[in-house]
Amino acid sequence: MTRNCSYDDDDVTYEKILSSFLESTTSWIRCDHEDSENEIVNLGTDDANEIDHGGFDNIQRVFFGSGLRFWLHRLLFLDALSYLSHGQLSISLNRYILVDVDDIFVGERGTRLRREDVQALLDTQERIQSLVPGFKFNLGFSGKYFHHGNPEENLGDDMLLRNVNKFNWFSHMWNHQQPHLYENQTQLEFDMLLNKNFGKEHGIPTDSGYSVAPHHSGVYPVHEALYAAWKKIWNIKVTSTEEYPHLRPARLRRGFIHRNIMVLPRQTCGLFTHTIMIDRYPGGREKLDESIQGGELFQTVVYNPINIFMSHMSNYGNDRLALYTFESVIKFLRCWTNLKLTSAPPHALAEKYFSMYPEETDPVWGNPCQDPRHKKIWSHNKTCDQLPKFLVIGPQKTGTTALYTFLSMHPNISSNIHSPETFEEIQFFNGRNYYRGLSWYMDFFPASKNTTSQYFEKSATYFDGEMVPKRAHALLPQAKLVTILISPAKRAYSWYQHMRSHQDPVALNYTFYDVITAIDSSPKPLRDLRNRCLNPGRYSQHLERWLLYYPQQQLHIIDGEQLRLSPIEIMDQLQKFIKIVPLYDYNTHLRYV
Ligand SMILES: Nc1ncnc2c1ncn2[C@@H]1O[C@H](COP(=O)(O)OS(=O)(=O)O)[C@@H](OP(=O)(O)O)[C@H]1O
Repeated sequence: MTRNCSYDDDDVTYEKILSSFLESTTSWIRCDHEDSENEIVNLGTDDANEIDHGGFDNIQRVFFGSGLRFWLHRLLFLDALSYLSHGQLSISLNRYILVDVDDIFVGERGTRLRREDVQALLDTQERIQSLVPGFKFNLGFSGKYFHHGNPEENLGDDMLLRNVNKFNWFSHMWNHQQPHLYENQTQLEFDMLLNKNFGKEHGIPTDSGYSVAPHHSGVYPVHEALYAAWKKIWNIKVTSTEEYPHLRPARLRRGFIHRNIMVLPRQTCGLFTHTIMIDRYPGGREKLDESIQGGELFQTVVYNPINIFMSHMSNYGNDRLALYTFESVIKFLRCWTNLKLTSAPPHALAEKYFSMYPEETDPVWGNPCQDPRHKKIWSHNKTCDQLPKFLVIGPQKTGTTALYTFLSMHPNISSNIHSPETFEEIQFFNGRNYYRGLSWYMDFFPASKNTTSQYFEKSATYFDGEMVPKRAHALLPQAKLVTILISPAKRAYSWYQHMRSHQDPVALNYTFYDVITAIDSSPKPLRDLRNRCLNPGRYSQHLERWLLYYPQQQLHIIDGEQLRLSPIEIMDQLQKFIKIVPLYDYNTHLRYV
């Protein structure tokens, strides 16, 4: 295929990729390239990519003869989707880029910025600004390490401060300490304050509302003390991490909001603290250029509307690989795509991100013990034994309290400690408690020395909670689930009686028949009661949702009538299901009366 946009062909049914979709303003591939007039770009074999106008069957097709491994083919594929769907399947061409330079003063002597490096930083920034409106390097500072270089490097520090207004700034930790190592919030606040005072004394703006934690520590898995101290000392509104939900695969990184702090996904540019010289870059310059020219870094920008890049100060000194990398990839993007590159401060990017992906607002708490990286940056006071091994999920009015009592009799089974609000039930995975975070949940399960003991949690509203299976599975994928079922009609009636005994005015004023036959035009309170009577009883619907996440071997269904009539037998079966040892002899403790 030629890249010359005036490509023409005599064949009316099949032709090489149509000029029209490359000429369109929404096209990904840029055709007005300076030297494109006579340029021929080979996109694979000669007839690798063709369009069929649908002359025979009225269905237009684009053929990709040699797959999508070549980067230009991928762009072409996006263009093809857009072209064939008449714009319905097209993604915006706007791309935001923010480059964080973490640890602007932190680095071993001999690897830090000298004045020439700072000048290069300023010069490159200026050139990038002409390609990416609004672009400024975003410098993260840990004040304790200011002037900790050799004399030349200390002059570099001074030059950064002389140019303080040319950059954006954000706070790192004062001493570059990982926040999850602070158990004491007061100490964390104290150290944050030191950094803030340093910033003020040196004319560094302290109002960006953005911060980044060293090594992602405390951001995810969440360290509550960090969020609280960030809010209090810095009024932080935005942060970013590579760790949510996991570092890899990078394309699945997402954002979430916790305690009103917006956590944005962060992209990796391929440069790390130790890759400061090109000969230490894995694979050398060839590999770096591969990443820039259509490879991983290029595609990161292509596929992410908002890009916050992670880079370190040492990448800007030495061989200045970061300057080379960012300027080159931006130029390459500008040369080969119609992407519109801009930059904006973190808060604006965060607002934009969550308006684009509102479904990411709610976090999904994963299990830190299932990711070795997360375990490393998790409070040392926490252990995964502080989580339940099985859940009694309800539904309500099926005998869950009786089952809870029987289980609690077992010497090696413990429930959570009671909640002041919801008593024996924590009700974490449904409702607002979930937003209180994992630490809040784990505090209900104090660390125990008895390793053979099993924690369980009973919350009868879990059964029919829309979000519960997904959330429970994210945190407790190995957990066993116990549900009790009785006739849905009996359950509905039991709930109605329950509400009457709690003096619910609707239940008192209407008969059970009135409630369950309420129609959509009935008063809302009546419909609400009807829903609470009937909806949890739609057993198959709720069980199907649980089984989307958990294998059926992890689910144990108890017949509620049997629990009433033969509790000993039921408890023996349950003990075997949860594999608890020793087996407790309920025969000597329970009797059906
Ligand atoms: N041992 C035993 N086995 C089976 N069922 C029993 C048992 N003990 C009590 N019950 C009946 O369970 C009903 C209360 O269920 P829950 O404890 O799940 O109710 S709640 O959701 O916690 O309010 C409640 O039903 P109703 O009598 O219809 O209200 C209890 O009678």
